[in-house]
Amino acid sequence: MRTAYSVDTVRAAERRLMARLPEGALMQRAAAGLAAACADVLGRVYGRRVVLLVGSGDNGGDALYAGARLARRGAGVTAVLLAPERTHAGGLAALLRAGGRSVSPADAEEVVRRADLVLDGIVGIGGRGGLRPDAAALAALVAASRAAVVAVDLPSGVEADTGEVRGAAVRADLTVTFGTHKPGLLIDPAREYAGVVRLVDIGLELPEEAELEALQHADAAALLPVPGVESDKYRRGVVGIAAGSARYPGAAVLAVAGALRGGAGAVRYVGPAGEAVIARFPETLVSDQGPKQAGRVQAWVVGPGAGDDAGTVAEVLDADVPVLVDADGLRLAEVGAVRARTAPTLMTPHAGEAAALLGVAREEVEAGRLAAVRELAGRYRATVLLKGSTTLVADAGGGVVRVNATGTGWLATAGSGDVLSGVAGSLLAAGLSALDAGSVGAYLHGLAGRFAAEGAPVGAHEVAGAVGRAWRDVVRR
Ligand SMILES: NC(=O)C1=CN([C@@H]2O[C@H](COP(=O)(O)OP(=O)(O)OC[C@H]3O[C@@H](n4cnc5c(N)ncnc54)[C@H](OP(=O)(O)O)[C@@H]3O)[C@@H](O)[C@H]2O)[C@@H](O)CC1
Ligand SMILES: [K+]
Repeated sequence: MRTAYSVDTVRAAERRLMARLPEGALMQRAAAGLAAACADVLGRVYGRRVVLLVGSGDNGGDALYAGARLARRGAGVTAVLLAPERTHAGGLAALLRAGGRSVSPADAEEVVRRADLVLDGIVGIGGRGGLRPDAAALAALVAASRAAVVAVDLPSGVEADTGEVRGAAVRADLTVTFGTHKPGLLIDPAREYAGVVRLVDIGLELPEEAELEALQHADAAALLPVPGVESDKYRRGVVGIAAGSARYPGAAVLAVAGALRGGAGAVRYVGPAGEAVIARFPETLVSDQGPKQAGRVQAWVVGPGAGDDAGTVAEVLDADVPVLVDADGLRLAEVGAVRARTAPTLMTPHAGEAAALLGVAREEVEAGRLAAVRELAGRYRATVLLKGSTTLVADAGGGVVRVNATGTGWLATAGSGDVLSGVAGSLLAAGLSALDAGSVGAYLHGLAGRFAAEGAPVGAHEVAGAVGRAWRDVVRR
């Protein structure tokens, strides 16, 4: 599991560790890891031009000590000091001793233009709000330069705890972060500013539960349902799909396509698209009754392509089994009916749908994804999966939020969400919790998208077809 901890948690762990270590030891660990990462980026250190952008806090101190190490290996190192009188004194002295030099921001343009590598030590976890004008001016110089950009701990200007970017920020090729990932490094839009993220272990002891976690292959593999020798299709779980309409039969077909690959033993379909479903997937149990009469299921998926069929949504929400609500179902589901449920509910909006439910602009959800997913989960007392390039899954009661980054931009294609609802609904029927079903579903779906697309546009039915390959990839590694 990849985990991320908030600034408060990091600071507390830092205090505990510093009390046991000699003064400055932690910063030396950070600087050593940082300098090694910079050397890897440069390939050859000797004779290369390195520019340090140095703010007035310890983030600047890290940059200065790393710069000193690079200078000792023969790099020409220049520090641009944003606040000369408040610069980390020990770091600056070390740099000067190693043969580096310092300049004022007035000279930044010239040195940044000629740099092979720029180290962004303007601000780290001590940053508040968007970058101030003098720092923003440096970020603009960095954006215009051809140098490789390495961010110290975080790209300056991004919010460590939320991934929000409320103004100018540095865009890095590599971020070298210390002790733990910070939530912002895993959530868009900040994640995009971070580039590749490299974690340097500085010995922080962190609590068991993180603020954010991202499944890796082994975690997903451990959660995927595996049929035992005693399994039959009913024990593996039956997932009911109440989706599609005369106008949108395709949504039903795609949700069923996902559900068939999600691990349930059988897929039951109810709705007006039965003929289209059975023509494509003859293994589906098609019913022409409503959800209540359709026969037992262990979980329902409701909403994809549902149009205005509020009655079916209400009927499904009334069922005493886990329910996944997607697409039109999100609009049609009564808040009170969702809150009143005792079995788990998993809602799967994209940013536009989440915005409509919250009564805010789509841009606001995209800029503050973590706040939006938590707010919705609390409001509906449900588990919420907010789709996007970094999909987030949050339970209602707070606790750890899962983030998924297996997706690809090619998944932003019509019907892709219907496939995800089928996969995740199937996992719910197989007995996974809403948090696990949502996050494992997103993991498989994202991977399937990558496999199906292979760098080119892809249709949602091809994504569904690649879920098996994603599953095999997850369990085999
Ligand atoms: N924790 C750990 O375990 C370890 C931490 N380490 C390192 O310490 C870093 C944290 O250092 P930190 O606490 O000194 O804060 P930091 O990020 O340098 O920022 C504070 C400065 O930024 C300024 N500033 C604020 N907002 C701003 C804005 N919007 N735009 C512009 N400026 C802004 C603010 O100015 P002020 O408000 O004081 O005027 C203040 O001077 C951490 O990220 C990591 O690199 C490692 O060495 C080892 C282990
Ligand atoms: K930084």
